[in-house]
Amino acid sequence: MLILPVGRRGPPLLAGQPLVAGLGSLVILSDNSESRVRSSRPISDTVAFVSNSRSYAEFFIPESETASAARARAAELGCTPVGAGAATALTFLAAAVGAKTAVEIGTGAGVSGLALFAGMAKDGVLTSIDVEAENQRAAKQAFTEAGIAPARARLINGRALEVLPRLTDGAYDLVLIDAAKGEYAQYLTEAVRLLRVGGMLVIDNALWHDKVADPTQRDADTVAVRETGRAVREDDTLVPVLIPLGDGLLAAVKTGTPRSGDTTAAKPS
Ligand SMILES: C[S@@+](CC[C@H](N)C(=O)[O-])C[C@H]1O[C@@H](n2cnc3c(N)ncnc32)[C@H](O)[C@@H]1O
Repeated sequence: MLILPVGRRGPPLLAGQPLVAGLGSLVILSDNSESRVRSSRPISDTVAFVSNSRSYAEFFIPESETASAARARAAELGCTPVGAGAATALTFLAAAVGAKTAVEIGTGAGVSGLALFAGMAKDGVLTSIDVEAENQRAAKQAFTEAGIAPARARLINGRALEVLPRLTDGAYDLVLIDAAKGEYAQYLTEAVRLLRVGGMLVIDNALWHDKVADPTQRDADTVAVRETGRAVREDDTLVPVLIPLGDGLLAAVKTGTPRSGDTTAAKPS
C-alpha cells in the first residue's frame, strides 16, 4: 500500500511513514496498475479520503521486515497484497479460531500467507492456490525467510476453480478469498463447503477500491464483489462483519445451522 498526503507531489511515501497533518489523508488502496493514481482519471476512482483514525488503525501494528520484503517483491511482480491493517486482521482471525488448517485462494507473493501463519497454530498447514508459479516462488521465499517449515506451506499451482473441488469438505478452520474478483461467487460456495462449523471465512477487497459502496459503480468486478458481500450477509448460517481495513476485509463465522434470536440487524430489507 502506498500513501500520499493530500496535495503532496512527487514520489509516494512508503506505508508507515508519517502523514502530513490536515483534513485527512489520501490512501491508495492498492498499487496495481488498475488503481494507480493517474492524472487523467478522477482521483476519487482510485483513492479514498480517510480520517487520521483510519490511518492510525491501518498501521497500528507495525509490519515485520519479512512482510515488507514480501510486499516489495509483490510490487515487482505486479500482484497486490493485502494491506497492512488487513494483514493484522488476518493474523487475529487465524488466532481467534486456533487455525490448524487454512486455505488461501490467491497466494500472491506471500504477504497474506505470512499474516495467516503468524496467527495459526505452530504446526498449522496453509494450503495456498495460485495460477502464477512465479508468485508462489516469491511466497516460498517469504515463508523461508520467516522460518516457516516447508511442510507447513502446501502451495498448489493451478486455477482456483479447478483446484478447490479437490479439497475436502469441512476440513479447514479458515479460508481466505483473494484471487479473481469475477470468480468470488464461486469461491464463496467452495469456501463454505471447505470450512468446518465454527470456521472463519475471510474475503479480501470487500470494498474494492471504494467502489462497492457506490451503487453507480457497475463494472463487472465491482458487481461481483458487491454481490458476494450480499450473499454472505443474507446467508443465515454465517455471522459476518465487514472490517474497513485495507481494501475491506469481510469475515464470517460458519455456524452450520440457521441462526436464531434477533438477527434482523444482520438482514437489511
Ligand atoms: C491479489 S493477489 C493475492 C495477494 C495475496 N493474497 C497477498 O496478500 O499476498 C491475487 C493472486 O491471485 C492469483 N490469481 C488470479 N486469478 C486466479 C485464478 N483464477 N486461480 C488462481 N489464482 C489466481 C494471481 O496470480 C495473484 O497472485
